[in-house]
Amino acid sequence: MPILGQNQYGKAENRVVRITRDGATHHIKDLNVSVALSGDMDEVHLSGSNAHVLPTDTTKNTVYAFAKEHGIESAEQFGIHLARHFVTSQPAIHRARIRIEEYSWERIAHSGKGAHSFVRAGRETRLAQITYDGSAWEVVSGLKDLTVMNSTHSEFWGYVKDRYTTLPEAHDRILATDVSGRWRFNWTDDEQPAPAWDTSYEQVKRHMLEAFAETYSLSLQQTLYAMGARIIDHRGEIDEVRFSLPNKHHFLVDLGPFGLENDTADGAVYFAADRPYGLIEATVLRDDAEARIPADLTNL
Ligand SMILES: O=c1[nH]c(=O)c2[nH]c(=O)[nH]c2[nH]1
Repeated sequence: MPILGQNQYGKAENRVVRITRDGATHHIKDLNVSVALSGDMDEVHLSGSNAHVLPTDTTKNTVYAFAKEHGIESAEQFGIHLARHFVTSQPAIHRARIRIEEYSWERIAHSGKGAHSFVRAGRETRLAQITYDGSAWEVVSGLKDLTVMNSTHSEFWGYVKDRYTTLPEAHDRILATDVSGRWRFNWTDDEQPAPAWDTSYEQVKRHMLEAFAETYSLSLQQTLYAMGARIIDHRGEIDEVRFSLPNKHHFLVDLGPFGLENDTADGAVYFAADRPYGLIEATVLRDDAEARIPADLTNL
Protein backbone atom coordinates (compact mmCIF):
# COMPACT_ATOMS: atom_id res chain seq x y z
CA MET A 1 0.00 0.00 0.00
CA PRO A 2 1.39 3.46 -0.81
CA ILE A 3 2.55 5.40 2.22
CA LEU A 4 1.00 8.68 3.32
CA GLY A 5 3.69 11.32 3.63
CA GLN A 6 3.79 14.76 5.25
CA ASN A 7 0.37 16.32 5.48
CA GLN A 8 -1.19 19.41 6.93
CA TYR A 9 -4.48 21.18 6.67
CA GLY A 10 -6.29 24.30 7.77
CA LYS A 11 -7.96 27.42 6.44
CA ALA A 12 -5.72 29.63 4.37
CA GLU A 13 -5.96 33.40 3.93
CA ASN A 14 -8.44 34.41 6.57
CA ARG A 15 -8.74 38.14 6.05
CA VAL A 16 -9.36 39.78 9.39
CA VAL A 17 -9.67 43.48 10.09
CA ARG A 18 -10.01 44.75 13.64
CA ILE A 19 -10.81 48.36 14.50
CA THR A 20 -10.05 49.68 17.95
CA ARG A 21 -11.41 53.01 19.13
CA ASP A 22 -9.54 55.47 21.23
CA GLY A 23 -12.29 58.07 21.53
CA ALA A 24 -12.74 59.39 18.01
CA THR A 25 -9.34 58.08 16.97
CA HIS A 26 -9.51 54.66 15.39
CA HIS A 27 -6.74 52.11 14.80
CA ILE A 28 -6.69 49.37 12.17
CA LYS A 29 -5.15 45.91 12.26
CA ASP A 30 -5.45 44.23 8.86
CA LEU A 31 -4.19 40.67 8.59
CA ASN A 32 -4.27 37.72 6.25
CA VAL A 33 -3.95 34.62 8.46
CA SER A 34 -3.29 31.08 7.23
CA VAL A 35 -3.59 28.08 9.54
CA ALA A 36 -1.85 24.74 8.86
CA LEU A 37 -2.29 21.90 11.36
CA SER A 38 -0.77 18.45 11.49
CA GLY A 39 -0.80 15.46 13.80
CA ASP A 40 -2.68 12.14 13.94
CA MET A 41 -4.32 12.54 10.57
CA ASP A 42 -3.68 9.14 8.98
CA GLU A 43 -7.28 7.98 9.27
CA VAL A 44 -8.89 10.88 7.48
CA HIS A 45 -6.65 10.19 4.50
CA LEU A 46 -6.72 6.40 4.60
CA SER A 47 -10.17 5.37 5.86
CA GLY A 48 -12.14 8.56 5.64
CA SER A 49 -12.79 8.80 9.38
CA ASN A 50 -13.00 12.43 10.42
CA ALA A 51 -12.80 11.63 14.12
CA HIS A 52 -9.56 13.60 14.55
CA VAL A 53 -10.41 16.42 12.21
CA LEU A 54 -11.11 19.85 13.60
CA PRO A 55 -12.84 21.37 10.55
CA THR A 56 -10.96 24.03 8.62
CA ASP A 57 -14.13 26.07 9.05
CA THR A 58 -13.59 25.96 12.80
CA THR A 59 -10.00 27.14 12.41
CA LYS A 60 -11.36 30.12 10.45
CA ASN A 61 -13.90 30.88 13.17
CA THR A 62 -11.18 30.65 15.81
CA VAL A 63 -9.12 33.30 14.01
CA TYR A 64 -12.05 35.74 14.08
CA ALA A 65 -13.09 34.88 17.63
CA PHE A 66 -9.53 35.32 18.92
CA ALA A 67 -9.24 38.67 17.15
CA LYS A 68 -12.39 39.79 18.98
CA GLU A 69 -11.73 38.26 22.38
CA HIS A 70 -7.99 38.74 22.73
CA GLY A 71 -7.20 41.53 20.30
CA ILE A 72 -4.24 41.71 17.94
CA GLU A 73 -1.23 43.13 19.71
CA SER A 74 1.17 42.14 16.95
CA ALA A 75 1.11 39.58 14.15
CA GLU A 76 3.62 37.44 16.01
CA GLN A 77 1.76 37.53 19.33
CA PHE A 78 -1.55 36.74 17.60
CA GLY A 79 0.04 33.81 15.78
CA ILE A 80 1.55 32.48 18.99
CA HIS A 81 -1.83 32.63 20.69
CA LEU A 82 -3.53 30.72 17.87
CA ALA A 83 -0.81 28.08 17.53
CA ARG A 84 -0.84 27.42 21.26
CA HIS A 85 -4.62 27.06 21.22
CA PHE A 86 -4.73 24.48 18.41
CA VAL A 87 -1.90 22.33 19.81
CA THR A 88 -3.00 22.39 23.44
CA SER A 89 -6.78 22.06 22.94
CA GLN A 90 -6.81 19.20 20.40
CA PRO A 91 -5.10 15.91 21.36
CA ALA A 92 -4.76 14.87 17.69
CA ILE A 93 -3.06 18.10 16.64
CA HIS A 94 0.66 18.07 17.34
CA ARG A 95 1.90 20.96 15.30
CA ALA A 96 0.46 24.27 14.21
CA ARG A 97 1.90 26.69 11.71
CA ILE A 98 0.37 30.13 11.47
CA ARG A 99 1.37 32.41 8.62
CA ILE A 100 0.38 36.04 8.68
CA GLU A 101 0.65 38.90 6.22
CA GLU A 102 -0.04 42.33 7.68
CA TYR A 103 -1.10 45.32 5.58
CA SER A 104 -0.53 48.77 6.99
CA TRP A 105 -2.79 51.77 6.82
CA GLU A 106 -1.86 55.41 7.17
CA ARG A 107 -4.13 57.96 8.69
CA ILE A 108 -5.51 60.59 6.31
CA ALA A 109 -6.83 63.01 8.89
CA HIS A 110 -5.44 63.55 12.38
CA SER A 111 -7.98 66.10 13.44
CA GLY A 112 -11.38 67.42 12.51
CA LYS A 113 -14.39 65.20 12.89
CA GLY A 114 -12.44 62.15 13.94
CA ALA A 115 -9.39 60.23 12.93
CA HIS A 116 -11.12 57.39 11.14
CA SER A 117 -9.94 57.81 7.55
CA PHE A 118 -7.06 55.80 6.21
CA VAL A 119 -5.13 55.22 3.03
CA ARG A 120 -3.48 51.90 2.47
CA ALA A 121 0.24 52.40 2.95
CA GLY A 122 1.68 51.11 -0.29
CA ARG A 123 5.03 50.12 1.16
CA GLU A 124 6.03 46.69 2.37
CA THR A 125 3.87 43.84 3.57
CA ARG A 126 4.88 42.59 7.00
CA LEU A 127 5.12 38.82 7.42
CA ALA A 128 5.18 36.41 10.34
CA GLN A 129 5.27 32.64 10.57
CA ILE A 130 4.77 30.96 13.93
CA THR A 131 5.31 27.23 14.39
CA TYR A 132 4.61 25.33 17.61
CA ASP A 133 4.93 21.62 18.35
CA GLY A 134 3.81 21.70 21.97
CA SER A 135 7.29 22.36 23.34
CA ALA A 136 9.36 24.65 21.10
CA TRP A 137 8.46 27.79 19.21
CA GLU A 138 9.89 28.95 15.93
CA VAL A 139 9.11 32.51 14.96
CA VAL A 140 10.21 33.84 11.58
CA SER A 141 9.26 37.41 10.78
CA GLY A 142 9.83 39.25 7.57
CA LEU A 143 8.68 41.60 4.89
CA LYS A 144 8.20 41.68 1.14
CA ASP A 145 7.80 44.32 -1.57
CA LEU A 146 9.93 46.97 0.12
CA THR A 147 11.22 48.82 -2.95
CA VAL A 148 14.48 50.70 -2.54
CA MET A 149 16.92 52.46 -4.86
CA ASN A 150 20.39 53.96 -4.67
CA SER A 151 20.88 56.40 -7.55
CA THR A 152 24.68 56.11 -7.25
CA HIS A 153 27.37 54.48 -5.05
CA SER A 154 26.91 51.24 -6.97
CA GLU A 155 29.44 49.65 -9.33
CA PHE A 156 29.77 46.26 -10.98
CA TRP A 157 33.00 45.29 -12.72
CA GLY A 158 35.85 42.80 -12.53
CA TYR A 159 33.55 39.86 -13.23
CA VAL A 160 34.25 36.75 -15.29
CA LYS A 161 34.09 37.30 -19.04
CA ASP A 162 33.58 34.44 -21.47
CA ARG A 163 32.56 34.40 -25.12
CA TYR A 164 28.94 35.17 -24.25
CA THR A 165 29.65 38.16 -22.00
CA THR A 166 28.44 41.49 -23.37
CA LEU A 167 27.71 43.42 -20.14
CA PRO A 168 29.77 46.62 -19.97
CA GLU A 169 31.52 47.25 -16.68
CA ALA A 170 29.70 49.85 -14.58
CA HIS A 171 31.46 52.34 -12.34
CA ASP A 172 28.36 54.30 -11.50
CA ARG A 173 24.98 52.63 -11.79
CA ILE A 174 21.56 52.53 -10.18
CA LEU A 175 21.00 49.80 -7.61
CA ALA A 176 17.34 49.00 -7.04
CA THR A 177 15.51 46.04 -5.55
CA ASP A 178 12.26 44.89 -3.97
CA VAL A 179 13.42 43.55 -0.65
CA SER A 180 11.98 40.21 0.42
CA GLY A 181 13.50 39.19 3.75
CA ARG A 182 12.88 36.76 6.60
CA TRP A 183 14.54 36.65 9.98
CA ARG A 184 14.39 33.93 12.61
CA PHE A 185 14.21 34.67 16.32
CA ASN A 186 16.26 32.65 18.79
CA TRP A 187 13.32 32.66 21.20
CA THR A 188 12.00 29.09 21.34
CA ASP A 189 11.02 28.58 24.95
CA ASP A 190 7.92 29.77 26.80
CA GLU A 191 9.99 30.08 29.97
CA GLN A 192 12.01 32.86 28.37
CA PRO A 193 10.50 36.32 27.87
CA ALA A 194 9.33 36.79 24.28
CA PRO A 195 10.86 39.60 22.22
CA ALA A 196 9.02 42.93 21.83
CA TRP A 197 7.73 42.03 18.38
CA ASP A 198 6.78 45.46 17.05
CA THR A 199 9.95 47.18 18.27
CA SER A 200 12.04 44.38 16.84
CA TYR A 201 10.32 44.68 13.46
CA GLU A 202 10.86 48.43 13.24
CA GLN A 203 14.51 48.15 14.27
CA VAL A 204 15.27 45.32 11.85
CA LYS A 205 13.74 47.34 9.04
CA ARG A 206 15.72 50.41 10.05
CA HIS A 207 19.00 48.48 10.09
CA MET A 208 18.38 46.86 6.72
CA LEU A 209 17.50 50.19 5.11
CA GLU A 210 20.46 51.97 6.66
CA ALA A 211 22.81 49.24 5.49
CA PHE A 212 21.34 49.45 1.98
CA ALA A 213 21.80 53.23 1.94
CA GLU A 214 25.24 53.35 3.52
CA THR A 215 26.98 50.50 1.71
CA TYR A 216 29.10 51.61 -1.24
CA SER A 217 28.16 48.65 -3.39
CA LEU A 218 30.41 46.63 -5.68
CA SER A 219 27.59 44.11 -6.19
CA LEU A 220 24.09 43.45 -4.93
CA GLN A 221 25.57 40.37 -3.23
CA GLN A 222 27.84 42.63 -1.14
CA THR A 223 24.92 44.90 -0.25
CA LEU A 224 22.80 41.89 0.74
CA TYR A 225 25.46 40.60 3.11
CA ALA A 226 25.88 44.07 4.63
CA MET A 227 22.11 44.27 5.27
CA GLY A 228 22.01 40.87 6.96
CA ALA A 229 25.19 41.42 8.95
CA ARG A 230 23.90 44.75 10.27
CA ILE A 231 20.81 43.00 11.61
CA ILE A 232 22.77 40.14 13.21
CA ASP A 233 25.21 42.64 14.79
CA HIS A 234 22.51 44.89 16.24
CA ARG A 235 19.64 42.59 17.08
CA GLY A 236 20.57 39.91 19.57
CA GLU A 237 17.12 38.30 19.37
CA ILE A 238 17.76 37.24 15.75
CA ASP A 239 20.06 34.39 14.66
CA GLU A 240 19.36 34.09 10.95
CA VAL A 241 18.37 36.41 8.12
CA ARG A 242 17.59 35.46 4.54
CA PHE A 243 17.07 37.82 1.65
CA SER A 244 15.78 37.38 -1.88
CA LEU A 245 16.69 40.48 -3.85
CA PRO A 246 15.76 40.99 -7.51
CA ASN A 247 18.27 43.24 -9.23
CA LYS A 248 15.95 45.75 -10.88
CA HIS A 249 18.17 46.71 -13.77
CA HIS A 250 18.24 50.29 -15.02
CA PHE A 251 19.93 50.65 -18.40
CA LEU A 252 21.21 53.93 -19.79
CA VAL A 253 19.26 54.52 -22.99
CA ASP A 254 21.32 54.89 -26.17
CA LEU A 255 20.28 58.35 -27.36
CA GLY A 256 23.21 58.62 -29.79
CA PRO A 257 20.91 58.20 -32.83
CA PHE A 258 19.24 61.47 -31.78
CA GLY A 259 22.54 63.27 -31.30
CA LEU A 260 22.10 63.23 -27.51
CA GLU A 261 24.82 62.19 -25.10
CA ASN A 262 23.44 60.12 -22.21
CA ASP A 263 25.91 59.15 -19.51
CA THR A 264 25.59 59.04 -15.73
CA ALA A 265 26.24 62.75 -15.42
CA ASP A 266 23.36 65.08 -14.56
CA GLY A 267 20.07 64.29 -16.31
CA ALA A 268 20.84 60.67 -17.18
CA VAL A 269 17.88 58.79 -18.69
CA TYR A 270 17.42 55.07 -17.94
CA PHE A 271 15.19 52.31 -19.17
CA ALA A 272 13.78 50.58 -16.08
CA ALA A 273 13.54 46.94 -17.17
CA ASP A 274 11.06 44.73 -15.36
CA ARG A 275 12.39 41.41 -16.68
CA PRO A 276 14.52 39.47 -16.78
CA TYR A 277 16.11 40.43 -13.49
CA GLY A 278 19.11 39.13 -11.63
CA LEU A 279 17.98 37.32 -8.48
CA ILE A 280 20.40 37.46 -5.58
CA GLU A 281 19.59 35.30 -2.54
CA ALA A 282 21.57 34.47 0.58
CA THR A 283 21.37 33.71 4.27
CA VAL A 284 23.38 35.56 6.93
CA LEU A 285 23.77 33.66 10.20
CA ARG A 286 24.98 34.29 13.69
CA ASP A 287 28.16 32.33 14.35
CA ASP A 288 27.14 28.73 15.26
CA ALA A 289 23.47 29.27 14.43
CA GLU A 290 21.66 26.69 12.35
CA ALA A 291 20.22 27.67 8.94
CA ARG A 292 16.52 26.87 9.12
CA ILE A 293 14.87 29.38 6.80
CA PRO A 294 14.14 27.64 3.48
CA ALA A 295 16.30 28.66 0.51
CA ASP A 296 13.21 29.46 -1.53
CA LEU A 297 11.35 32.19 0.32
CA THR A 298 8.24 31.58 -1.73
CA ASN A 299 8.05 28.43 0.45
CA LEU A 300 7.72 30.52 3.57
O1 LIG B 1 25.22 43.21 -8.45
C1 LIG B 1 25.28 42.44 -9.42
N1 LIG B 1 25.58 41.12 -9.20
C2 LIG B 1 25.67 40.21 -10.20
O2 LIG B 1 25.98 39.02 -9.98
C3 LIG B 1 25.40 40.67 -11.51
N2 LIG B 1 25.38 40.07 -12.74
C4 LIG B 1 25.03 41.00 -13.63
O3 LIG B 1 24.89 40.80 -14.88
N3 LIG B 1 24.85 42.21 -13.04
C5 LIG B 1 25.08 42.03 -11.70
N4 LIG B 1 25.01 42.88 -10.65
